[in-house]
Amino acid sequence: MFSNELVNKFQSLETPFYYYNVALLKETLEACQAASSKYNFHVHYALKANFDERVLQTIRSYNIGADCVSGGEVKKAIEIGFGKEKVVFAGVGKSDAEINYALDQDIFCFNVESIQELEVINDLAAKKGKTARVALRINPNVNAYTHKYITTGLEENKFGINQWEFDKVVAALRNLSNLKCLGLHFHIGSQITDLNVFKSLCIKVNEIVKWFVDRHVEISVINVGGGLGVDYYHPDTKSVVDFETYFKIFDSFLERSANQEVHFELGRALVANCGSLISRVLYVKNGQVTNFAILDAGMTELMRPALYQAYHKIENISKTSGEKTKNYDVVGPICESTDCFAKAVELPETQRGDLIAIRTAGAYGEVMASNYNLRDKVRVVYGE
Ligand SMILES: Cc1ncc(COP(=O)(O)O)c(C=O)c1O
Ligand SMILES: N[C@@H](CCCC[NH3+])C(=O)O
Repeated sequence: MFSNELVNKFQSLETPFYYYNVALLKETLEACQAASSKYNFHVHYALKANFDERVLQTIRSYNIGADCVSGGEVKKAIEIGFGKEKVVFAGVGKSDAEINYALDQDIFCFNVESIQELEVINDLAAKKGKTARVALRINPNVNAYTHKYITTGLEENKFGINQWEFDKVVAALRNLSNLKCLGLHFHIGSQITDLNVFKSLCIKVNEIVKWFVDRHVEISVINVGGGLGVDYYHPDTKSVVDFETYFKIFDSFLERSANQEVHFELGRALVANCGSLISRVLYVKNGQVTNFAILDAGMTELMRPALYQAYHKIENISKTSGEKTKNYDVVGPICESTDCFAKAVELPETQRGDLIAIRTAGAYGEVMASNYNLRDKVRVVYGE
């Protein structure tokens, strides 16, 4: 929901731009912190969801850790001021240079995705005379019931160490003297809206933790990843995610002893709702089959609809509700037929110059933008 005052302000700005509502981001962070601290859970923010400077600074000020997936993200997290002792580094393809950098920074933990990676980190740590703290990223083969492109915890996915390799991992750890194993890491997918999935994850994690503990592998950290979904359909009424219910599930179903910490890596749930992509209608084409509203933003600014057929609520914020409506395919200017935000969207009759808001775009929006078609870098505007 945008006030008239805000729409008037937008009217004078060059489009397209991402609008980040910093007050809503803070409200979300406060809700997350209030719910997680009840159970003594440790939360890391997954930088991949949004690494805008102001967004990161706001998140950092809540004393949250950082979950990174590249050397660049580790560097950014540290520069912004996330404590090194709260930085975790995951990813199936860490390069030697990235590992060396993270070793030099003494980050909290590498989430390691294969036996070969354990060996490489051990060798690189040995060359520096260091001990690397690691958690084993396990592929638990738990279905996240989300879009198949953003499912990560099934055997067919490239992520993590599979169950049939566990014996070999235990043997490897015994020989790799420059590693200290802190525990286990899991992340089964993103935009998970069926919370029963997390219950199933807990049950599987309990079994796996027990398996390792029985074999005398110390498990002091259980990192259950991220994946908590948001409601893309109700950006105004459900603007803050229900963290309370989410964390309660882990408190109820995850078995942990007094010496075990539980860690989370939330991305989308923290930042999706605070962002909207604001765009202008360049042209309206009324056709016999379809009407098109052609925007000055496209898949280069927000790729999710083209990539995953993702739904984002679209509003014509220049018009008031109650006006006569029409259906439009809302498309961008990019030279691709998949450059379509949504088909047959009911909007008030739309004209050149109208402002269009594409909601819930704070996660995996700006960060996935590209300059395909030699597009300009998308601008950013903040609201308090
Ligand atoms: C290892 C890991 N942790 C955390 C996240 C954050 O996920 P989400 O934004 O769904 O919370 C991701 C992304 O899917 C990930 O790959
Ligand atoms: N980029 C995805 C999520 C992938 C999360 C990272 N593994 C999205 O837009 O929904």
